[in-house]
Amino acid sequence: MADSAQAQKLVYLVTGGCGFLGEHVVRMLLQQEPQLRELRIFDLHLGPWLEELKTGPVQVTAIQGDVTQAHEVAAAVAGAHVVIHTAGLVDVFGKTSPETIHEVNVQGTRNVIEACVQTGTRFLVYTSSMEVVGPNIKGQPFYRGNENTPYEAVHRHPYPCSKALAEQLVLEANGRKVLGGLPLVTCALRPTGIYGEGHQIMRDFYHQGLRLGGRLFRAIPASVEHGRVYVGNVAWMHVLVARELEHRAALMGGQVYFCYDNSPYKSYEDFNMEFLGPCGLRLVGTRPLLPYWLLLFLAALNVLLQWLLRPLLLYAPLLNPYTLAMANTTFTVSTDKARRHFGYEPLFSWEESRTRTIRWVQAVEGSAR
Ligand SMILES: NC(=O)c1ccc[n+]([C@@H]2O[C@H](COP(=O)([O-])OP(=O)(O)OC[C@H]3O[C@@H](n4cnc5c(N)ncnc54)[C@H](O)[C@@H]3O)[C@@H](O)[C@H]2O)c1
Ligand SMILES: CC(C)[C@@H](O)CC[C@@H](C)[C@H]1CC[C@H]2[C@@H]3[C@H](O)C=C4C[C@@H](O)CC[C@]4(C)[C@H]3CC[C@]12C
Repeated sequence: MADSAQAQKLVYLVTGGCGFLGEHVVRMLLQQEPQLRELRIFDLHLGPWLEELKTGPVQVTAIQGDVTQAHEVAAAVAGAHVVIHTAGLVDVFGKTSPETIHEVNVQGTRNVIEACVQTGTRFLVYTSSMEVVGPNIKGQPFYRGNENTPYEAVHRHPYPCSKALAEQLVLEANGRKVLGGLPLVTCALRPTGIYGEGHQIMRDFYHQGLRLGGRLFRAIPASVEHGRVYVGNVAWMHVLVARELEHRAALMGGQVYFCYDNSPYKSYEDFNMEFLGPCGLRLVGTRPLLPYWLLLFLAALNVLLQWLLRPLLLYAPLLNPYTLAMANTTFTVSTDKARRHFGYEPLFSWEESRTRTIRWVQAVEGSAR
């Protein structure tokens, strides 16, 4: 067994390391990666919590930067053994323009790839998304699908389009020669809907329920199942892939892996109630309270209001035509590819994931009961 100095030799870079998923990846690396000598955290917005990480044995380097700026990315990548690229604009609510989403998610990813090639970094793990596959514009269900399930992955919305393009760039870059002449090894992970400590949308639903007197009103049939995955298990899969990519380059290079765990398949709203119920909220209705045509009308009205109000303020409600279509289309995965290729098993059980998420909602929202 190598002594500690030899063991701690690797430099990792996490882009988007201050985001919902990124923070969990950062903390998981510090807990689970013994070979880490330096951990670089690259983000447009650095969190104050980073300071507490600088007291440990691993050198933690916070880098405030923009993935759309190639020179900033190259400077952060230079000398890294592994890049975990999670930075992105996760916007399905119309908060940013399609151009900006493309600039960050596609050009930003292109900049990360080129930085690896130019500086000699050989291992790149990309955080893709289930949405690269679907739901598609036809609203076709994807039921317990895997990485090889035939499905017409056709999108119009800028976010899934950007994720699909970025994933394609990453996979096509596998095998490119980097500085020094060795091949780049890339891999893309496709999490389903991530939940857990720090999930802003869960927080939004909780606040919406508080405003409505402790109630949320069912809008989607309980039969429409959505795959969800605990953020700690997504972080764990990233750590595992980053560790195994070098030793299993021939098998894993250029591959995609769905990222999910033992979280139950439920409708998006029923699943959220696993956490919001213990925090005092109630989901009203055993079936949707409004007819679908009325939900469509309200969603379209939200788009019109967003456009009219844009000169004055950002109006970005949860309900819009895209989110309604997503929520109303079954999308669940079932695959053992990650286990077969690099031994992935969820680190957190469903019970642990649920308990941790409930505690977070209770603690953050002061709703402990
Ligand atoms: N949240 C989910 O359910 C989910 C599911 C599947 C995949 N993903 C993917 O996981 C990744 C992280 O998502 P998240 O939910 O943690 O989002 P998030 O918004 O919480 O985190 C994204 C991070 O990227 C940073 N960032 C944004 N633009 C940047 C730029 N130009 N330069 C540098 N940093 C920038 C943000 O500051 C933020 O810290 C994204 O690529 C997303 O597509 C998310
Ligand atoms: C207002 C109701 C109709 C309510 O039920 C809408 C829920 C809606 C906000 C969410 C339903 C499905 C979610 C998406 C899904 O979990 C997967 C995603 C992929 C990931 O890469 C980013 C987040 C998201 C797009 C996620 C966003 C919220 C939903 C659309």
